Amino acid sequence: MTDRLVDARAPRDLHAFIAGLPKAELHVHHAGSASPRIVSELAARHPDSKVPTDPEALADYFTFTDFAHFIEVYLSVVDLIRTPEDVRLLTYEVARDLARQQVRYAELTITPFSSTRRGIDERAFMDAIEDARKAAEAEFGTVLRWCFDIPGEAGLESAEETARLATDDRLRPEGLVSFGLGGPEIGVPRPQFKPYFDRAIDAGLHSVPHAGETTGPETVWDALTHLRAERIGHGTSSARDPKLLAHLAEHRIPLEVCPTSNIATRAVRTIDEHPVKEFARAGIIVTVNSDDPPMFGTDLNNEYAVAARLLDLDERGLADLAKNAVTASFLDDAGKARIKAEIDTYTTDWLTP
Ligand SMILES: O=C(O)c1cccc(C(=O)CC[C@H]2O[C@@H](n3cnc4c(=O)[nH]cnc43)[C@H](O)[C@@H]2O)c1
Ligand SMILES: [Zn+2]
Repeated sequence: MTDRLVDARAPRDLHAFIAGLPKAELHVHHAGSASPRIVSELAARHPDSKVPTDPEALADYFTFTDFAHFIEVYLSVVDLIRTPEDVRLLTYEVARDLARQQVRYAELTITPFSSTRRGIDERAFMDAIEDARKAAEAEFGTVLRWCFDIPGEAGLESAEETARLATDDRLRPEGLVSFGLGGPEIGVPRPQFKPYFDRAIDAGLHSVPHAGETTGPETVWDALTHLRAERIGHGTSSARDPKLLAHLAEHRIPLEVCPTSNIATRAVRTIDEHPVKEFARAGIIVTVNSDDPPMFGTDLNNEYAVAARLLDLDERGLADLAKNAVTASFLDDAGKARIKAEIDTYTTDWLTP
């Protein structure tokens, strides 16, 4: 995958600044982070898979006609994850890719239902992600936390299973901090998931559903009202509703913006039409994220470069953007202060002649 889907066109120095900037990633999917290297390794273990392993064929395979096509391809990658050892390998290697980009903290969205329904033992699944989390923190210094999401299109059975896995004290992994809702939005109304979010919130988890990615601002309102969302995944269509923009700003509900993803799934027509500028202008806490980076031919560094161009940011603006993600994260106060101090030191050193 050599060509970028979205040309960031940031000056060379800004790319170098971004590459070294300590960052937090709040919206990135587990299976959607499988790089060509990881896909090849998993495909070698399971040669019956239809997912190509050659990087050029994979780039073609990861070209989507619309959101439904994206989910179809996404699930073919999910089909490659068949054993607890596959889960561990994927998680550990994803952490390595994040660490290479100076990501100090990441909340990784995992869909446990997709694994348990494919026959992976639930206990072994939890052990695999936790084992990888601890190894990644010790070896790469990157702190991982989990968001368990309901794959909405799979129905209430998947909601029940996800809520059970997230709230059962005997299963619930130590790294779990939040509860989400992913997959297609069209024909999958948010309010039906209220009881499952209520259970997760009662168990101490934060609410972070996707909303307004492929449907209108009413879905974002539903996520706020019925699912008590503390952050919104994407929230792209919020730009069409000035009252919603004001509400998100006033209540400090951050948006997890994923610019290249929105182009790749055709949720937004062109990058210059992306509403991130409107979000920033409205005073919303904007965070920039990579969603399913290898599938969209991007990574977090490239998303920062795209944001720099769209929002006309210099080094200090980029540092503020990185601090937004830390502020919006579910890290404890000491952890937030540590990463923010690191961002400040890095930026000052960079700008000092
Ligand atoms: O796993 C299954 O068997 C299954 C059955 C029916 C439906 C589904 C899904 O809809 C899974 C969707 C899956 O997509 C993930 N994802 C990744 N990127 C995005 C995104 O940008 N927007 C929404 N969802 C996304 C999500 O985490 C779900 O797990 C699965
Ligand atoms: Zn997503």
